[in-house]
Amino acid sequence: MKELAYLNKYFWKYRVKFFLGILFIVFTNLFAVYSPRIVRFAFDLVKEATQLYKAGSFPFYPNILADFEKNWGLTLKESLDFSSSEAALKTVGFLAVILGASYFVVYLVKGVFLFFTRQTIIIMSRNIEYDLKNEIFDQYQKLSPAFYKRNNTGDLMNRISEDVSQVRMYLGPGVMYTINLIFLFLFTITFMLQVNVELTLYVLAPLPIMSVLIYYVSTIINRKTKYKQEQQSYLSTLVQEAFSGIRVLKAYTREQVFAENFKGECEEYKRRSLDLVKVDALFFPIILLLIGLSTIITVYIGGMKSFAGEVTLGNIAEFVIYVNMLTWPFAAVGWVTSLIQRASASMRRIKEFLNTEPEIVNTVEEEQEIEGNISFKNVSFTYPESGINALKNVSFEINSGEVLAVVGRTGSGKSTLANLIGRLFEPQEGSIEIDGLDIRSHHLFNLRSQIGYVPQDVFLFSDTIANNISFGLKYKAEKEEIEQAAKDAHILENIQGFKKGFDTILGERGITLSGGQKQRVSIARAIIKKPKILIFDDSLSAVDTETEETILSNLKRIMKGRTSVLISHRISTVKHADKIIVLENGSIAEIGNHQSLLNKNGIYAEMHQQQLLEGVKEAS
Ligand SMILES: Nc1ncnc2c1ncn2[C@@H]1O[C@H](COP(=O)(O)OP(=O)(O)OP(=O)(O)O)[C@@H](O)[C@H]1O
Repeated sequence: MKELAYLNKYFWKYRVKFFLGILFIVFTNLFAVYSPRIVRFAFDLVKEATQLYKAGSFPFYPNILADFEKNWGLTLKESLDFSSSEAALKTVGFLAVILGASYFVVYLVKGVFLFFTRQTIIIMSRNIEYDLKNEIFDQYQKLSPAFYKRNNTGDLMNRISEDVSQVRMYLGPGVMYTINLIFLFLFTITFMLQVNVELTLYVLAPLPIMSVLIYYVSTIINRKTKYKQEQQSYLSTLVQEAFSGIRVLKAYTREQVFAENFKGECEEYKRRSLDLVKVDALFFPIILLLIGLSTIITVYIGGMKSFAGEVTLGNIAEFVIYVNMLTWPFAAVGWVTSLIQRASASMRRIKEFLNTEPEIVNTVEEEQEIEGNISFKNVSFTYPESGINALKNVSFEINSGEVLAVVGRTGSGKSTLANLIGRLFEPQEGSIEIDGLDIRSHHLFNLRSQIGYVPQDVFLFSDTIANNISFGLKYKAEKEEIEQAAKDAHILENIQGFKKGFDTILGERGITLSGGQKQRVSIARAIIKKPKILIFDDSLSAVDTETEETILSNLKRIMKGRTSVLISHRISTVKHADKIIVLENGSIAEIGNHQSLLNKNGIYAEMHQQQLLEGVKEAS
């Protein structure tokens, strides 16, 4: 329950709906509790009128009507005719219709209030669900990439969907049924006690037992449902992987193995489902058994008391209805208790993420334009999860308008260096300065908005090509602007070749671009921003050298007066750079320009030689 206190701020936010909901619950139950009294009245009236009718002593006037008149200060006697047997029959029939109509009206009004209860409490719970999802999503967006490394996507998705749904069950049905039970119980008990204390106690005795039993059954059902859902998630993952990797699966002729594996897992799912069905089947019989028990007690004890003249026959009918009215709310106690337990566990999981402090935060108010001068001073960086020391004591400077190139073997720390410039990670040692100011003293989002980043593993959204290219812009891009970016990224012709051009949808339900096309759309996305710093993380690896030449010469024009960081394995990409860094195991092994590095005859010269030889081999 402690965990759920977090949600009180939302109850306060929607207090008007919440308090109106409580008011509607009160009215619903006030009307509900009067309906058994009408039945009692009808029973007792018919019984007395029948006795008098059989005795044949006309005219008569039933005592129950005289009492009713006295209690409500009415005078009905003149309008009700019991002077002859025909007249008595007609009058009793008329009264029965009136009582039936009153019963109907009471239920109608109760129904209207029930409708309003749901319109307030359930809507409140849906609003809170919406707010909570947004709160979690906002928090997710604040968390750094390191957090996403620590937690898998399935878990993140579960907390925002499955766990929030569990919490919603507490906010909606949980709260509604609890408040409903409190008022219904208070009203019903008051009415029942007025009739007969002893009978009330006997009749109510089985209900708490039912609550406890339902609680146990619900807990078992929840546990088994979770168990079944886990298997269902596993099956979904299995199917999803098989379809995503269908080409590999077919190429290695593993269809049969996969099918057998799937069958085995389906068997397990069936077993768990049937296991759940068995317990599920107990739920309603338990309720029915206990209602039956209470009804039998009502009729038996009520019958005895009726003989003794302590209660009327009408009271027995009245009590049977009370018992039925109380059954579901009492069953709900057990159900709601287990529901609250689940919601509490879910809330704990949600809070775990909500309370995670983002490692990288913005502490600066003022947004400023940057020039693009970058300086690394003895920067070292270790990935906390793996303990891999990816950068060691790295120092360099690059001025606005220059091109910095980073080369090195795979795993030498090139991408890590690129990520540090965008402040996606924070170095443990040393400092990074942009325009002479520590990177942490820049407005984080403003800084990132001035960086164009083309990551190594391109990611395109399931959206149109135009929207993918203009993704990073804060305004709606003009068509010409998007076309120019595509042209500069050397992808315009390809896009124009598609039937729907820039409106072509990419991704799962759209077309699949080739690796090189994807890279170039991603480049267009970065250059349309006209960034002050442009980072290419091995972004030309999937294009041929001719296309690479064109893109690089376009970049020269676009990036005039701005800073470019080119990460590559290819010497052809980096040879015109103003400064080239050669990384080796996270340290700078060589630094200089193309010519000076060739003169050094070190790693760079070796790479150059090797690539020249490969080029000659390919050409021959
Ligand atoms: N998110 C991460 N968590 C833990 N270790 C990482 C992470 N990213 C990279 N590493 C490790 O850090 C080291 C440097 O990786 P990095 O990606 O910077 O190399 P790279 O030079 O860009 O390699 P490549 O040329 O293959 O892209 C590698 O040993 C890698 O395994």
